[in-house]
Formats: sequence, structure tokens, C-alpha cells
Amino acid sequence: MEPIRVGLLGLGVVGGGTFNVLARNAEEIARRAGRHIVVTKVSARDLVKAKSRVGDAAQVVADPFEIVRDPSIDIVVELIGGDGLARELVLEAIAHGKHVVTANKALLAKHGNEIFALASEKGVMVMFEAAVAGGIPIIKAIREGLTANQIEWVAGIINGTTNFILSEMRARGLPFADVLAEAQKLGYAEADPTFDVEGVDAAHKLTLLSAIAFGVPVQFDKAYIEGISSLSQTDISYAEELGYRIKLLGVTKARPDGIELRVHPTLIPAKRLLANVEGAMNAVLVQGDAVGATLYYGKGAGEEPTASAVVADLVDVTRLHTADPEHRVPHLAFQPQSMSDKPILPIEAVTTSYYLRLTVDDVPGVLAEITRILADASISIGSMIQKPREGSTQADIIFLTHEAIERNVNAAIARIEALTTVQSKVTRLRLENLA
Ligand SMILES: NC(=O)c1ccc[n+]([C@@H]2O[C@H](COP(=O)([O-])OP(=O)(O)OC[C@H]3O[C@@H](n4cnc5c(N)ncnc54)[C@H](O)[C@@H]3O)[C@@H](O)[C@H]2O)c1
Ligand SMILES: N[C@@H](CCO)C(=O)O
Ligand code: NA
Repeated sequence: MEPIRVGLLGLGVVGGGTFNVLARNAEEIARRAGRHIVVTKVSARDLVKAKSRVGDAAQVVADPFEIVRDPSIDIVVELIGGDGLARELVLEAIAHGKHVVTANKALLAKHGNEIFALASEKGVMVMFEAAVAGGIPIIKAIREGLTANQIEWVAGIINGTTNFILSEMRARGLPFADVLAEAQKLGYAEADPTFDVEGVDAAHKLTLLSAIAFGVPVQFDKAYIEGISSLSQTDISYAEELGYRIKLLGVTKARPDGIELRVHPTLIPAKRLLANVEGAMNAVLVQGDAVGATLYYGKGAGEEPTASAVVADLVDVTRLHTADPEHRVPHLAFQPQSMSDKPILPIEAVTTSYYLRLTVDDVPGVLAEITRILADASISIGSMIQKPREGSTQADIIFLTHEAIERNVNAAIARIEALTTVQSKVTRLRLENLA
């Protein structure tokens, strides 16, 4: 049978990895896909470097639009990144009737609805396994493997850079800035590392997970996003002492009144598997009503782990491209006409547990005042520690609360901070007990 013809846009970390895996495993992949998958054209910025990398196997072109408009290309693989040129190229490829495989979570989180709508109209597939948790087949698992379930929630460590930073801060006591530089050197960070550090990259991925878990449109602009740049070593240590680890967690939950969609540093009981995901590894925990909790662990970034997901999508497209579009798995797991309009809830409506740290004057009655305020706001205390500050008359107090509504916690924090005996802002972190 004729090979399926692929045009590759971008020959960087993931593009290079994809080219290598396709070449190295060509025969094995063909045995699975039913025909050979061949990269016939590559678009790159540095033509000389690209030519030396691909040799005579593919034609290297400067203009990526030459690929998306080329009638001989069946599948366009977008690995340029960003949401400007990449959006134009993907839309143009779809308009020309080509299937698209992309690792670009920023693009799909922001323009997914437009892209999937055009793809449905044109009857083409847009596949994005590599965009979420890299090599872990989490899109496949939720869209297909768990399709019997009502998904209740998804919680994941879906940014390798920040997990690496948090792991190093905890294990080696190193300051944030030193560890970030190391993470960048290892090649996990986004082109703009603030996307990693400030939780934006994790929110891009979580937005896609939320859409396929609950059948809602992609709504990145409604996600609550808090990164790790202001997280202190003090809180990492106190959390550890209380039996918790702090992870940058993406959480999306279906509730009767709407959907929670949030990324923030989170305390997780140290005995949970998720709390023990270290370094640049990713892990996603999915709770379904029938299956219970399932956990997916692996490399969320890097050349060949990410290429593994890109190539898996290429095989899926190769197997399915002659099928009637209505018989393929829907882009967002649910049929487009059966999407839900459940709202994404604002962060004030979220229900979770909290870690609250504050510095107080160590005088009689201060604790009673604070616990009164918490009780007035219907916030129940799970545990508490008090740490005298050496050489001063002040003490740090840390509360772990039971589940509470965030707006009640905000109100209580404002009242606590107004007390004359409280000498600091309240540091608030969220806590998830998980399954
Ligand atoms: N690196 C990872 O581990 C990883 C993991 C999952 C997803 N991703 C996503 O994959 C995509 C690519 O990431 P990457 O790490 O490979 O980035 P990269 O910077 O290594 O590669 C991008 C490549 O695109 C090329 N490029 C830019 N403009 C171009 C143009 N006009 N025409 C042709 N080529 C052009 C660049 O020269 C570069 O070689 C991004 O969307 C990223 O978010 C990356
Ligand atoms: N910058 C991302 C790459 C994978 O998407 C991370 O650190 O996880
Ligand atoms: Na994946």
C-alpha cells in the first residue's frame, strides 16, 4: 500500500524526536498502522541544519505554508509552538482537508473551539496526545478507555519543569531561582519559562483534560491559575512536618452546579502516590464513577517521550482516515452536538481544604480570637501547630482546615489579618486529600 505522507512543521526538540522515532521504528510502526508513515516534507527555520538532520529522506522547505497547501501531504504535524503562526497554519491545513497532529497545548487551550469546529466541518482529525502530559497516553485513556464512566474529577502533575523545581527545593533545600536555571538547562521548560513557573502551561493542559473529561468547550480564560514563584521554603518545610508534600496540581471537578478548573500549589498527603512523583515526571489521577481511581505516570516532556505521543496519533490517523468521520472518536470525546454548557465555577465557589500560616504575638487569647473567626465562617480546623519564633515574642501558627468554601476562607482571612495581634499576611495554600 502507498505510504501515508506527513508534512512536519518545526524540527526542534519534539520535531526532531518525531523524525527520529518514525525513522528508527518505521517497520514496527507500519506493522501496526497497516502502511508506512513517511515524512516527505519538513519546514524549519535553519535550512542547513534541518537538511543535515533529515538527509535525503525528506524535502526541507523554508515556507511552512508550502506544506499545509501541498496536495500530496495527508497529515500535517505542527511542532512550531505558540498560538500565532501555528494557528494560521493549522487552520489552513484543515481548510485544505488535511488531518493535523499537534503537541501545542497553548494553541488548543486558546483556539481549540475554533480549530475543532473547522475540523468537524471539513471531516478531518485533529489529534493532540502530545499536548497533555507528553508521552503519557492520557487523552487516549480518557477519550476511549474510560468512556463508560461519568468522570468525577481529574487531578494531575502536568508540568515537569515546576515538579522538578519543587522536588529539588524540598530534597536539597535550594532556592527557587537556582533550580529554575537548572530546569531550563535540562530542556523541559517552555520557550517562555514563566508559562511553566506561573502555572499557565499546566492550565493549558488542564483545560484540555477538563473538556474531554466533562464534554465542555475549551475554556482556558475561565481557569484559575496560581504558579509557584512565590512559594517559600518555609511552607514546603512546614507542610513536610505536617505529613504533606506541595505539588503544582491541576484539578478539574464536575459538581452539580458547575465545573472547577484550577491550577495552584497544593498540599497532598505524603503517602499518596501523586505526592511521590518526583523530578520532571508527570502523573494524572482520574476518578470515574464505575472504575474508581486510575493513575497514569510517565515522562511529560522531552524529545522522544513527546514524540512517542505524536507518532501514536499519526498511527491513529493512518488507521482511521478512510473511516466515515462520524465513526471516528470525537475530538473532545463527546459528540459535538452533545456538549454540555455547565459553567466553569469562579475560584470563590471552589470547595477544598486549606493550609493557613500566620505570625502572631504570642499573648493570651490570640488563638481564641482566630479560631472564633474561623468558626464564624463555618471553617472547621483539622489540625494546628504553633512554632515559637526564636529570640522573639512572636509565633508562627499553621492551621489545616477541613473542606470549606473559598469565599468563606477569604472573608475569614480578611478578618484575621485585621487583628492587632496578627503580624503577617496569612499565607494560604489549598490542600487536596485525593484518592
Ligand atoms: N519540549 C517538550 O518536551 C514538549 C513536550 C510537549 C509539548 N511540547 C510542545 O511542542 C511544541 C514544540 O516544542 P519544542 O520543545 O519542540 O520547541 P522548539 O523550540 O525546540 O522547536 C520549535 C521549532 O520550530 C521552529 N520554527 C519556528 N518558527 C518556524 C517557522 N516559521 N517555520 C518552520 N519552523 C519554525 C524553530 O526553529 C524550532 O526549531 C510546542 O507547542 C511545545 O509546547 C513540547
Ligand atoms: N514545559 C513543559 C513541557 C511539556 O509540555 C513541562 O515542563 O512540562
Ligand atoms: Na499525552
